[in-house]
Amino acid sequence: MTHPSLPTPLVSVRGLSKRFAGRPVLSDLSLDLDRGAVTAIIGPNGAGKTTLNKAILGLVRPDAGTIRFDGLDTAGRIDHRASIGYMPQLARYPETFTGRDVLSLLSELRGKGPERDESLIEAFELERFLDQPARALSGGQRQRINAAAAFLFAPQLLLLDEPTAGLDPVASGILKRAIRRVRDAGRAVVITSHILSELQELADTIVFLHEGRIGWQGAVPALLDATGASTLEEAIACLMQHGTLSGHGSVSA
Ligand SMILES: Nc1ncnc2c1ncn2[C@@H]1O[C@H](COP(=O)(O)OP(=O)(O)OP(=O)(O)O)[C@@H](O)[C@H]1O
Repeated sequence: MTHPSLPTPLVSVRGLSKRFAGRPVLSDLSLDLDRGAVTAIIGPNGAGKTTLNKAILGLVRPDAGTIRFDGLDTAGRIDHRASIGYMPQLARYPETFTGRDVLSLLSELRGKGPERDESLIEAFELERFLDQPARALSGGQRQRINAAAAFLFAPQLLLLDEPTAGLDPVASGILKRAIRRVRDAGRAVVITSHILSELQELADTIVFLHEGRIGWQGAVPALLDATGASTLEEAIACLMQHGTLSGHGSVSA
C-alpha cells in the first residue's frame, strides 16, 4: 500500500555489493523501500538480510553501490541514522542496565526530538519491569523493551530484525498493530523474519534474498500469482528450492 502523494522511495539501494573475507555476501542488490509500505526481507540463514539492514544503517560499509536515504547519498554520513528505529535480532547492553537506563540513554543520544511515540511502553506495560536489570528479565521482556526503543523516536524507517521472536501471542499482536499504524502514517517498515504467516499478514512487498542476490521482489499477490501458491509459506518454499523464479520472467514484479 504505497501513498500516491509520496512517490519517491524513502530508501533507494542501487548496485550494493559487500564481501567479507573475500566472500560475496551481497551482490549487486537494487531495491527501494517505500513510504507507507511494509517490506519483508526473506531468505535462508546466511543470505545477507542482516548485512543489508546494517548497510542501510551505515554499520557496514559497502564495497560498491549507493544507498540513498530521503534522496541523499548516505556514503560517509551517519546523520540519517537518527531517522531509523532499529530493532536488532539480539540487542546487547550491559546486564546491569535496566530498561529505563536503555531508554534514557537513547533519549540522551538523540537529544530533544520533535516527536516521540511512547505507545508501546504503555501497550507492553513496560513500567512493571522497567527498573529491573537486564539479567533479571525474560527474553520476551527484553524484546518488548527493544521494540519500544525502536519505535520511541517516531522514525521515518523502522528496521525490525525478527521482531516477534520470543514474544507471546498477546505481545505479538500489540507489535503487529503498532507496525500497521506506523505504515498507515506513511512511514517505511522493513521486517526480517522467518515467520512467514506473520509476514503474509503484514507485508506489502517481498524481497527474497538468496546467496546475497535478489531472487525475487514484488508485491505479495504477484508472488502468489507467479508461484501458483496460496500462501506465502508455499511461495517461499518454491523460491528456496530454486533460488529464483526463472521461467516466470523477471526477478522483479
Ligand atoms: N562482520 C562479519 N564478518 C565476516 N562475515 C560476516 C560478518 N557479518 C556477516 N558475515 C557473514 O555474511 C553472511 C550473511 O550474514 P547475515 O547475518 O547478513 O545473514 P542473514 O540472512 O541475516 O542470516 P540469518 O537468517 O541466519 O540471520 C554469513 O555467511 C555471515 O557469516
